[in-house]
Amino acid sequence: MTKVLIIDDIPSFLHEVRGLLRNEFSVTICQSPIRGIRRALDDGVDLVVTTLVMREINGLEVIQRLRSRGFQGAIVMVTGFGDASTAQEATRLGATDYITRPLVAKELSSRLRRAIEKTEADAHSPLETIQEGIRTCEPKMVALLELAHIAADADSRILILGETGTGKELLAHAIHRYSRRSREPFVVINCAAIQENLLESELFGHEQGAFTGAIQSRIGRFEQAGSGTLFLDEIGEIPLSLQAKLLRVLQSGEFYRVGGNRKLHSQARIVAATNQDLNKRVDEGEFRADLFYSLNVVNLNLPPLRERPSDIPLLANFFLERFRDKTDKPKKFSSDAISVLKRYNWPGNIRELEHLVERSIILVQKPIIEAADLPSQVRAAADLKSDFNSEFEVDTGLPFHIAKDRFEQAYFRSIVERAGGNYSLAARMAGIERTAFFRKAKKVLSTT
Ligand SMILES: Nc1ncnc2c1ncn2[C@@H]1O[C@H](COP(=O)(O)OP(=O)(O)OP(=O)(O)O)[C@@H](O)[C@H]1O
Repeated sequence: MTKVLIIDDIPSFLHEVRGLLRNEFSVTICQSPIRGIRRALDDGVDLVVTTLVMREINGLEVIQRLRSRGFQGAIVMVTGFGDASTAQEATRLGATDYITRPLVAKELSSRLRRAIEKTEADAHSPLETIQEGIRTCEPKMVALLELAHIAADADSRILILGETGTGKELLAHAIHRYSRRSREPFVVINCAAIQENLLESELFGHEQGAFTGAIQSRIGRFEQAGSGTLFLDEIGEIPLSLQAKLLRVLQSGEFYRVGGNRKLHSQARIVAATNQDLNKRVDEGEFRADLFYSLNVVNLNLPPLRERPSDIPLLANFFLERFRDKTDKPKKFSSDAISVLKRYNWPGNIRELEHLVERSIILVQKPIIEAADLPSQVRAAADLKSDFNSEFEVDTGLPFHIAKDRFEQAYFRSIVERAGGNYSLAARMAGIERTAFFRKAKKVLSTT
């Protein structure tokens, strides 16, 4: 039965509507819009009916929050105070329909049924843009998403490149959703997270008794994916011994379960991702060139967050909105805080920003998150960047090797100072592995 959730803070209205609908739908009611939003997202609700005027937050905000958190069902707004501009605003924010009171049982249920049908039809019609769910306002990202959209539709193999946390998996999932295979499974395997000797069986499955511990036969990710999409994350980590087997599936679709002799066929589309320089791995003999070419039909290179400065406030506010419910407090970043965030260099990219926002929501007990509330290493690295930019002059009158030495000395001196002499913190701020940082700092600073 279709699940309908009604949100309003007036109990008599909730009971009235429930009475009108209960024969046709499975109806739940909620007096708090904030709790209602959570319930709609968690309980697989098909349709939300919300009123406009409520004390906690109004109906327009309910619609906006539901849509920004990915609610896919229908939303119908009911009001007695409606005018054309409210209806327009509700639709712009993602409402499926808008009904004014008084409510008549027959009309109400037929409008709700139509809203559900419309939502289902929209879900199955070709989607307009792959960008939905991937927030960006950077022109180079928009161009990349346009290319991803074309490639998704063309069913070609795709290799996604990008540093950790830049959104490779999110993009792979979007490609699947916007492809003709969207109704089939989307299966992920992280090649770096699985021990080398287990990876083959994870990918291709195994037969009973194939190795010690193989008590029963099991299908692998290729079989799980069927005609859907198989996302091979961290493909650069796949051992050479398995690369030939993977290449064979890519070329002929054929594979065997470990310990099996029945030839199986894969129809899955492959999307792979890595944060490594695969060209370099090929040159070093660590990655097969033929496998690389086979995966790299379309290449999507996600830029790091520090190269997408205008996405920083956009994403910070997006995550604020997403996490805000946890405490229900209105919060925003001050402009100074945003300017610190924009100067920081984000080695962990969008994932790091997401965690910073979540932490700020929990720890900052005020409506506005100020620069001083941000983690010290973020503030320190951001300060360093502004000081350093103004303090370091490029002198093209010097030979390159001398200019480079001077730059390194100034950089290491400045960053160690900024970290209060704490080399581990300085290494983190510089985005250099600790031991490598110690070694380099010792060498550079001993020559000053
Ligand atoms: N453009 C974006 N808009 C909104 N959220 C994003 C965006 N890009 C990434 N994220 C979020 O950032 C987090 C990290 O993204 P994701 O896991 O896709 O990165 P990744 O590149 O696959 O990371 P890794 O290399 O570590 O596997 C996720 O929570 C994701 O939803």
